[in-house]
Amino acid sequence: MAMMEVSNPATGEVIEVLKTDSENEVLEKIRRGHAAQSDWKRLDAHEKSRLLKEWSRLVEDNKEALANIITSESGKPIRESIGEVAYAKSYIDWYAEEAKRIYGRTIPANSANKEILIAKQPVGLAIGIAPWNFPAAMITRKAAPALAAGCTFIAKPAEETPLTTVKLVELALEAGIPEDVFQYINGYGHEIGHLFTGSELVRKISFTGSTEVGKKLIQASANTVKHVSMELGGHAPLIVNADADLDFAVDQTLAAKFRNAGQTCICPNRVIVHESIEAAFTEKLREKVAALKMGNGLEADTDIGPVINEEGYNKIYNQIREAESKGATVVCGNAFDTDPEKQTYFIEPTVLSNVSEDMLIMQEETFGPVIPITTFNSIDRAIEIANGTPYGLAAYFFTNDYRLGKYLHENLEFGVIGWNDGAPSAAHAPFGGMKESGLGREGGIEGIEGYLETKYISIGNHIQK
Ligand SMILES: NC(=O)c1ccc[n+]([C@@H]2O[C@H](COP(=O)([O-])OP(=O)(O)OC[C@H]3O[C@@H](n4cnc5c(N)ncnc54)[C@H](O)[C@@H]3O)[C@@H](O)[C@H]2O)c1
Ligand SMILES: O=CCCC(=O)O
Repeated sequence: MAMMEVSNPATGEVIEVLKTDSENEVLEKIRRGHAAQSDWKRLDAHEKSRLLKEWSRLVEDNKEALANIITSESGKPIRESIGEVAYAKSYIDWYAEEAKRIYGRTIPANSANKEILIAKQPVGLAIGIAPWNFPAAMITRKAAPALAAGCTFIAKPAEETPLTTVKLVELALEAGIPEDVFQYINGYGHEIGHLFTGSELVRKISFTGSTEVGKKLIQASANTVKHVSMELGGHAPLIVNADADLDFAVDQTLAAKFRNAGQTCICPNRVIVHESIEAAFTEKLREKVAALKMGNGLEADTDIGPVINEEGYNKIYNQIREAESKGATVVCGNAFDTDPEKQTYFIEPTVLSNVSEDMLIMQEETFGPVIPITTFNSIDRAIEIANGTPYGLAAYFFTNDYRLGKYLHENLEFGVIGWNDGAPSAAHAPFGGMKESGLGREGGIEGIEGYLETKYISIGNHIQK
C-alpha cells in the first residue's frame, strides 16, 4: 500500500500521511462515477441547486478549519486562506443558481411540418485535476459547475495539498450529494493520469496546472476524444502608463503580485512602466515591498509564506541570479532562507530594475515573490513586450485615459484583463487563457458550458391543419 506524506512547507512538519489509491481503486472510482451518472443527470435542477447550497452552507460553517488546512499544507498566509475559502464558496453559490438556468431553445424550421429543439445535456463523468496553489478554489471552480450541469465528478488534488479536497468532499457528502456522484482520488498525477485519459467512461478532463502537463493531457485525451478544459500557466504583464494614479497602481501591483508569495497563475511577472515615472514608481514600490513580513502562514501577521518546494525555489533563484548577471539592479529583497533538511524554502520579496527582455525572468513563468521592472516609451512598445510570450492568461494596465485603455484591451492577447484592477477574478466572470495558457473558461455562464453537450432534435411530421 503506497502512502503519501503531506507536510507544512513553512516548517517541514509532517501533517498527515494518506494512502494513495491503487490502479484498481482508481478504475473502480471511475466505474462508480460513471454508473452514478444517469440518476444524477435525472435529478431535477432545483434539487441539485438545493444540495449545492447546503454544501456552500457547510463550507461557510467550516471556514476556519478549511483555512487552517490550506495554510498548513500550502504555506499560504492564513488571511489569504480565509479569503480563498470565501472565493471557493462563491463558485458553489454561483453554480447552485446556474443549475436552474440551463436553457435550451427552439429554431424556426425551413418546413411547416418540422420543428427543431435545442437541448443541453451533461457531458458525463468529469475529472478535475487541481494544482497546489489554490487547493480549495481550483476544486470548487470545477466541481460546482460539473455537478450543477448534471455530471458526476472526481477531484484529483495536487500531491502537496490533498487534505483540503478531502475536507471539501466530506462536506459535500454531509450536505447530501451522493458519494458516487462526488469522489476524490489521491495519488501522483504522473503515475495515474493515463488511467483518466485512457478510460472511455471519463468524458471530460478539466485541468488546472502547468502548460507542460496540460499539453500531455490534451494529447492523451485525443484517443477517446474527450472534452478538455485547460487552465494553464501564465506570465502576466502589468503596464503602468505615465497618466496612472501612481499610489493606486503601486498598491494594486503589490496586491496582485504577492498573493500566495507570487505563486498565482495571474500574478504580474513583468512590470512595464513608462520611463518618465519609473524612478517614482520603483521607489514607492520598494518602500511597500520592504515592509512585507515573511514567515509561517499560521502566524496572523505573516504577509509572505514559503515557496512550495525545492523545484520552485531553484527556478526563482536562477531567474534572479541570471537577471543580476545580465545587469539587473536589486532594488530590495534578494535574501534566501532555506533549510534543505526540513525542505523549507523562503525567498524574500524582491524587486529588480533595469530588466531586459532577454532575461529568463521575462521569458518563463516565475511563480515566486519577485517583481522585475522594465520601461517603455511608446504604448505600442509596451504592447509588444507584453505580448512577447507564448502565455496569454492575464494582463493588467493602469491608465485613466479611456481611449488608451480601449486600445490596450483590444491589443493585449490575454484572456483576463485588469484595467486599473489588480484583482479581476470573480466566480461570475469567465476566467481563462489564450495561446498556451489554456482552452475553455471557468466561472460565469461560460464555466458551466464546458460540462454540457448541445443536442438538437429535428421533429418532422408535424400535424398539418
Ligand atoms: N490558469 C489557471 O487558472 C491556473 C491556476 C493555478 C495554477 N496554474 C498553473 O499551475 C502550475 C503550478 O501548479 P503545479 O506545479 O501543481 O502544476 P502541475 O502541472 O505540476 O500539476 C498540477 C496537477 O496535475 C497533476 N499531474 C501532474 N502530471 C500529471 C499527468 N501526467 N497526468 C495527470 N495529472 C498530472 C498533479 O498531480 C497536480 O494535481 C503553474 O504553471 C500555474 O500557472 C494555472
Ligand atoms: O492561480 C490560479 C487562480 C487564481 C485566481 O483564480 O485568481
